[in-house]
Amino acid sequence: MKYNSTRGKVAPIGFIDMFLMGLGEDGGLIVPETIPSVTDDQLKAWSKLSYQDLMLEIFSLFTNGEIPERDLRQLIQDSYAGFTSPAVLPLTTLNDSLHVLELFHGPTFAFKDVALQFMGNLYAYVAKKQNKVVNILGATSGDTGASAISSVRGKEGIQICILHPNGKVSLVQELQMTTVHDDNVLNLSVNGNFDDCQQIIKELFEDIPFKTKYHLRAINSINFVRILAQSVYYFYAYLQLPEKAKASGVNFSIPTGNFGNIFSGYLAKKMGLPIKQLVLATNENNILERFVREGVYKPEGFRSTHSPSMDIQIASNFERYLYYFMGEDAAAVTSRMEKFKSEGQLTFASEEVARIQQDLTAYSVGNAECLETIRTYQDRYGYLLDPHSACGIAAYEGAGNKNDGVFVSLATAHPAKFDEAIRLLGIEQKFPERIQELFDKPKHQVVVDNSKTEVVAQLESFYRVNK
Ligand SMILES: Cc1ncc(COP(=O)(O)O)c(C=O)c1O
Ligand SMILES: N[C@@H](CCOP(=O)(O)O)C(=O)O
Repeated sequence: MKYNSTRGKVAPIGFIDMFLMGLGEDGGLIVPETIPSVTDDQLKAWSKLSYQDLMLEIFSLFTNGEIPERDLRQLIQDSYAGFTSPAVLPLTTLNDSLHVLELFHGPTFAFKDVALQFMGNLYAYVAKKQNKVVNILGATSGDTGASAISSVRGKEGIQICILHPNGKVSLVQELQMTTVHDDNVLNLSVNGNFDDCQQIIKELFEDIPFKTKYHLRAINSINFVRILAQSVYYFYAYLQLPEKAKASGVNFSIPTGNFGNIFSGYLAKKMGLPIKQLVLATNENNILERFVREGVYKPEGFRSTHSPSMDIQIASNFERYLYYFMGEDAAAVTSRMEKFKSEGQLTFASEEVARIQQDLTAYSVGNAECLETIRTYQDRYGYLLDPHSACGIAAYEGAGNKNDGVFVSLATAHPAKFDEAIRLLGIEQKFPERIQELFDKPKHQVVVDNSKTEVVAQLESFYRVNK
């Protein structure tokens, strides 16, 4: 298995090189040259596997044997040892046709831990094997940053810098990042929004001399390993369902912002997992919903919502979808992405919109509807959703075709991370101890303007270079 870029100008590379490259050096996103197919027999054989063993099977299809099986197994075991549920990601049944996959039992209480605990360990493994420093650069709307920091704090040979939008993450998210005082962690709080943070890091990853000098490494979902690790939970959820449910058809409702969460499901489906509908749930930052509904991909004004982690306009993984949508034609993707850069929007013809709607069903959730959904599910099932997971449920309610079978809605964060929204409903929640203790810790962050130059100045004094 080799990896290529959506823009076609990266010489085929192996798994470890793909992991280290992060963003394609031609500005595209890395994709596998071919997507391996999983047969019905394989699926049957996997049905009794633990989450860790299932991940080992799926990763083995992509790693070319570049990581010896014993090492890969150990990396996976270590990555989920800190999850508080024995099932790692428990599947909770709310009624016969609705199941919730809880992805938030990791150390930072959000679904990002599922991939990032592993990626942190993999970076440490590679740094040691190659005896090279790893300088991680990431942008976050709150969850990726906290999770990535937790996965590499204090680790030998690794420095991590995370950009987050100043004042636009929840209090708990901010504390999770800024109360970490290890020397290898730098939090930059940018006077801007998440798109500004993502734009700065994208430009730095595209600056090849800078990227090379500082060995920049990515933890965001531009890194294909993030996507691959997230595709495992679609298989896992499917395999946990009762046979009767599977026979009636399985659908997923997916809160998404950067298109990473849903693209992972799209990849699982392309590998052969029998998923019927992929329901794309957004908040009021609904560029992706408008893309599916109208065939127009155009950022509009940024809005602060109750689900701040999905306050995203430009979805970094959109280009991966475009690549498959356009029949893996890298030249056509390049020309569309160049058009997007110059004109600030993309418009799709009506026959294309029809095809997009075969792949995806989309629904955007307003602030009031988000809160109403939390209230309804609390009253109806005694189940407290966080606002992002509530977007998934609202999309299931509003757009899921129930005739297609059962639904799995992804619960992407613990409600304690977003207490600002939960309190608006007059609901008092008890925080998990690991969150409660954050309130007593001193905070440290560096505030910078929305300026690449300011960020670069910080990085130059923080990162290490190989001798
Ligand atoms: C809690 C939560 N839910 C859902 C999402 C959406 O994930 P993605 O942007 O990878 O599609 C994010 C981050 O964007 C998040 O932090
Ligand atoms: N919601 C994310 C935004 C960054 O997305 P990523 O999936 O590319 O890391 C966050 O919490 O930071």
